Amino acid sequence: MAASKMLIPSLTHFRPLTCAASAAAASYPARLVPHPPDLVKWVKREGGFVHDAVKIGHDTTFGLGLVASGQIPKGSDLIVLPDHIPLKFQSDNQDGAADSVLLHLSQQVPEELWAMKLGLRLLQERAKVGSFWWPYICNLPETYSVPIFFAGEDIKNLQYAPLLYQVNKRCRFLLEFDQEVKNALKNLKPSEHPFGGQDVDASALGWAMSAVSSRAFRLYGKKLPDGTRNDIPMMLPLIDMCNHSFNPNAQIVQEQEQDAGNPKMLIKVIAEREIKQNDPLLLNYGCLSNDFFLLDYGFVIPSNPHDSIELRYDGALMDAASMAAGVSSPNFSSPAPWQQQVLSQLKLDGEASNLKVIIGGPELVEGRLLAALRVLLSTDMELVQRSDLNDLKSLSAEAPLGIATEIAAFRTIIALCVIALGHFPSKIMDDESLLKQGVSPSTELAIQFRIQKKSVIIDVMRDLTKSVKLLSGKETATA
Ligand SMILES: C[S@@+](CC[C@H](N)C(=O)[O-])C[C@H]1O[C@@H](n2cnc3c(N)ncnc32)[C@H](O)[C@@H]1O
Repeated sequence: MAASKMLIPSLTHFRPLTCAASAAAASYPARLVPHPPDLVKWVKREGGFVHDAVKIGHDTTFGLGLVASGQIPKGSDLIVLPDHIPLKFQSDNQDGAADSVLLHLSQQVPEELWAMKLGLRLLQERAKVGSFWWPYICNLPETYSVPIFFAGEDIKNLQYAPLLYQVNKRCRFLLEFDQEVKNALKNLKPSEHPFGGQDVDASALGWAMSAVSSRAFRLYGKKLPDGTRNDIPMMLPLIDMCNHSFNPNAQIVQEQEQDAGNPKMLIKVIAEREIKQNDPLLLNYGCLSNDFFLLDYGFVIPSNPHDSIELRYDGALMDAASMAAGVSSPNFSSPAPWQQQVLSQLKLDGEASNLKVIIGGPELVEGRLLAALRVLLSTDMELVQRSDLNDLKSLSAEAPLGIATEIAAFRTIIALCVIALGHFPSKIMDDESLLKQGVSPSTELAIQFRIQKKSVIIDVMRDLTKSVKLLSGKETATA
């Protein structure tokens, strides 16, 4: 939290490479220059193809987007980019001292923040007079609605500890990296300076990291000597004007260019189904939780089927939940050796353990948590030892350790949900009335995020309550 507070003041003054404080969910984020050149024309001039019916349009909620000005048949090529148009960290025409400074800096970026690595390259091209990519770069948004640019109060407004942790981690990284960059740029000759002699601060780094995380795609790179290809992030001019949907009408494909002499990759967007006039062209950015959508893209998807909440598997917490659910003397804190053995297999005990478990999302309850509850609430050692671990982890395997154990396990999860809901300082009703009163765009985004998290928990409770009712009916019938 403190780190993000420290980041905020650096966003308020203008510098050529900095990012102004975000207008968050504003409908039309301003571009780097007031009247940027036409990207469609630029892509065509540089040897790319753009379908005649593909236009850049304004969308009231998603900013700019691509839209069909006429009907487009299924399977049509919508955009084709030759290999030299995407912006990658390593390009063919790179050399010299400035690039070795950039490489040195990029090596200090942790793998999980890969967007910062490509962001350094983006900043280099942004600063370079006459950059090949300038017509693309000046079309990029000036601000981003990702939480690293939220005021401290709005970071708190997210109310969800795992996301607060990620936001603070990113802010801390940016502030520390700012210092590393400053040290690396000190006393460089102009020919060695990767940013044309310009200062780069945490806010410029944050702008670049957000531009990349919200727009880059991970696609196949060049063929390696062993014939395989690795995944590399790249920025795809014009293609990155497509907004996201889980029900997309377009998709990205990579194809080898026909020219046999020097085969290069073409990156295409094709129509996955027939597209009607005025339809937006939509890609699926990935089956991600709202944590990733907010952190990397700066938006939240209502009723996102891939959203979930994270809990820590902890014996005392499980005991508390079980007791709250009316289970008599649960022994999560002191499991029997045969139960402990299963916990180790599930990596919920022992040295190589991973105690992070997930509720919600397509699985509803993470298999490891479900299996642990079933086993710890069972008294039948032989039945547990005879059971297949995959069945124990599966929600569709019906009551593998008996109906009474299944009901106790589901009730415990419902109680865990109640405890998790209690960790949010506000109720959905309070959140909704705050939204009605009107708040700033970043407060709105933070409140929407926490409403969705609470809804995930409530949906899991609703589904499991239904299952408990069904199981109770069966239990009575067999009694
Ligand atoms: C790859 S860019 C798409 C083009 C972008 N709309 C623009 O104005 O440049 C991704 C950004 O578009 C917006 N966006 C895309 N899909 C969205 C969606 N389903 N809901 C809300 N915002 C979306 C978000 O701001 C996101 O960071």
